[in-house]
Amino acid sequence: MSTDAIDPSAATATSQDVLARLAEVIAARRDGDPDKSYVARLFRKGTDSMLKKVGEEATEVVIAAKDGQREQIVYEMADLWFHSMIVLAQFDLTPADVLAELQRREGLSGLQEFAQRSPKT
Ligand SMILES: N=c1c2ncn([C@@H]3O[C@H](COP(=O)(O)OP(=O)(O)OP(=O)(O)O)[C@@H](O)[C@H]3O)c2ncn1[C@@H]1O[C@H](COP(=O)(O)O)[C@@H](O)[C@H]1O
Repeated sequence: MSTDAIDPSAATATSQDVLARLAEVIAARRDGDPDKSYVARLFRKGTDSMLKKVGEEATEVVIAAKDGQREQIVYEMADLWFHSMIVLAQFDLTPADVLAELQRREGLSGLQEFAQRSPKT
């Protein structure tokens, strides 16, 4: 995958569909041939390998951001989202579940929510 350019116009109203389509591809490949599919290979390796990849990709996002490399941040974040979606699928969850949770939080201040669940003693 190239890191040459970031094209903001590529992010359209169908961006959400990209996640849904990728989730479908992951579901279709998870029981496939590990020699032909990276997704199948990860499912064959199991949860610990998936979680290791998420940790690695998160670290790569941190390094890219510390260096202020905007294109690299996008590239590494895409890796992180992809591997996070593998973990979701492992637990029979979908991006729609995460988006629903984000939607539930809309309009609720993070500080207000934190105060509600962490009363000062
Ligand atoms: N979006 C992705 C995607 N993002 C990253 N990767 C792969 O994730 C792997 C890990 O990336 P790294 O750069 O961390 O790997 P590495 O450092 O080179 O190697 P390791 O340290 O992991 O050994 C690479 O092989 C990437 O190609 C992806 N592999 C697949 N997809 C999607 O999944 C679909 C199905 O893929 P297959 O299952 O391979 O057909 C594809 O069509 C894509 O849409």
